[in-house]
Amino acid sequence: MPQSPIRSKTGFAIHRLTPFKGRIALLFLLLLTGIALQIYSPRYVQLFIDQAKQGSELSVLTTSALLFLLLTSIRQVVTVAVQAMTGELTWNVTNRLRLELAGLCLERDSNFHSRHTPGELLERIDGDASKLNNFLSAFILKVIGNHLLIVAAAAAIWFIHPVVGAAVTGLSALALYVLHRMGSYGTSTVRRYLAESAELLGYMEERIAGREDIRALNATSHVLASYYDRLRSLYRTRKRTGAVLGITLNAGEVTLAAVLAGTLLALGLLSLHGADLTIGTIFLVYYYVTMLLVPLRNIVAEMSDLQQAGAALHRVGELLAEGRSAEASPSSENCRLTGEGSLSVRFEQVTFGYEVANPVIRALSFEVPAGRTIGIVGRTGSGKSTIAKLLFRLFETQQGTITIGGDDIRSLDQDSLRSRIAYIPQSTQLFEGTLRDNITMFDPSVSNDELYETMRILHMNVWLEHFPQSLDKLVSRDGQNLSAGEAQLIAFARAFLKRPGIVIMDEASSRIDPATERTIAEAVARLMSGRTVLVIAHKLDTVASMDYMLVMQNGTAAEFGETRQLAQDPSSVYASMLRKAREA
Ligand SMILES: Nc1ncnc2c1ncn2[C@@H]1O[C@H](COP(=O)(O)OP(=O)(O)OP(=O)(O)O)[C@@H](O)[C@H]1O
Repeated sequence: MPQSPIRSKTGFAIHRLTPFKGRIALLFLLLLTGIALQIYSPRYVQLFIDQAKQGSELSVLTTSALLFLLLTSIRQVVTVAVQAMTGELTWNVTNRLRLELAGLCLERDSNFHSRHTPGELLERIDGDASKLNNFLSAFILKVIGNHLLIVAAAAAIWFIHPVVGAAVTGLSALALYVLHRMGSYGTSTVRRYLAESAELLGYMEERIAGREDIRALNATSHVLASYYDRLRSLYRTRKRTGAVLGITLNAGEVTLAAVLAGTLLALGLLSLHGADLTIGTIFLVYYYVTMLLVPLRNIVAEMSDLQQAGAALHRVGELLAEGRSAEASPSSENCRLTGEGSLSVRFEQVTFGYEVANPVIRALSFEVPAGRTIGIVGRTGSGKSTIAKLLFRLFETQQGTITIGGDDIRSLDQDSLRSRIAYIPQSTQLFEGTLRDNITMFDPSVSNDELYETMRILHMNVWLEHFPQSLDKLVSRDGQNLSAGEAQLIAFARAFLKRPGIVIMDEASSRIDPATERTIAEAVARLMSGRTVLVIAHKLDTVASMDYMLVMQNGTAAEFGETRQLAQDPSSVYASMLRKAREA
């Protein structure tokens, strides 16, 4: 059975608000003070009316009126304070949630990211968190505040006249029940709408990122046509959502009208039967009934926000749960890799597929002792880069074991594993920031001296002289103002700074021109020196000097052995590849 958007989210709100106990206690004190003032102040109006009817002196009447004004003014101040405190509290809570979601998105493996586009994740981190911000403010100010006010107003009426109180309480309870039930039906429709709109964002984000290829392939019109289809579908969902919201609000309004009519009827009947009610008392009951209608109407008005927040909360919950299930893999053992030396690498009967049913690595075994080098060659799509991704634990193996330094990588703390491996991919991702930020990956603890020394070793100081701002040169988003080769140089510098135990170079020099490649050859040699190195390459001469050679074929090791021995054995696959390369 669907749950009310208010009731089902109470647990979430309480969990998120717990760290702010002190501020919440103060907020509640203020909230209760405001409600007490709101309930108590009209008694002076009742007093005023009854005193006036009895012909009391002007000074008595003035005192009642002034006391009413004083209490009302204090209540206004309290209301402003409650609103300000609620705003600050909800921003604190939702910013924490944003951080949690952003951290989760940055940490999750590529499987997670193949299920969610960056656009969709952005919508979830920011869009859904903003809706939750609205929800939490609404929860405190409107839901808790209004429910408390309803209870207080109903209790005040009970106190004045139990029969009217009973009628008002019964009708209010009915109104609240109807509102909560209607809200629960709206949430699932809104959830569908939010999911579709996040998908649409993801679709366009991907197309804008690939705009150059789309233009080059003359595919702009297809992309726009598909975008239009998706917009139409979103519009249809929006219309359905609108209809559900409309029905919800109308049901709310009808229930409110019933509350008012029922109360007035009860008062009329009581007057007819000669109940002992003064004009002041009738005014007071009428005042409380109208006061009770305000929070009920507020709840109706907030229903749309609550439905959106309910849907957003459901989606955030799904994302957090997805993150938690990934964390629950054997990695949580948290054994740290220590020391600075090089580390051995061993694959033992490893099988892996991006889709489980379709393995791209099959029963692969090879071993590289610490401080030695291996070349990994093979045709396009044979699984070379996947080996690097598995070693780095961007994906989990389905069978077999990968050990580094003798430890199963699944038993290692991910941070320490990744801090000991430097991976230089085929293309380097750059970020908006300075050259320094891009080399240090925004780590302010790296000193200028260390950076300049790295640049000198890599012979990047000559390249750096082209920029008057030196390391403060601004890199634009995605590194658009740098060439692919320059981006690759930055990747080498990043690897140097890491002082890794294992270096993986995946076609690392493929984007550097031969002259630059020669210039940094010595630096690359220094990076490799004393470290375990895996070099993935298409060109055989790139890996000819490696100690070991792994020839990949359709996800399996067609051959693995010492490079020199394989080169000298005319029957080996590697020797035949060398012959073909020479003939070509
Ligand atoms: N993220 C991914 N999701 C699904 N399939 C993938 C993914 N990455 C690679 N593949 C598939 O896995 C297989 C091996 O890919 P891999 O990138 O390891 O090959 P490779 O030998 O490095 O190729 P290349 O020499 O072209 O870089 C290919 O069939 C590829 O289509």
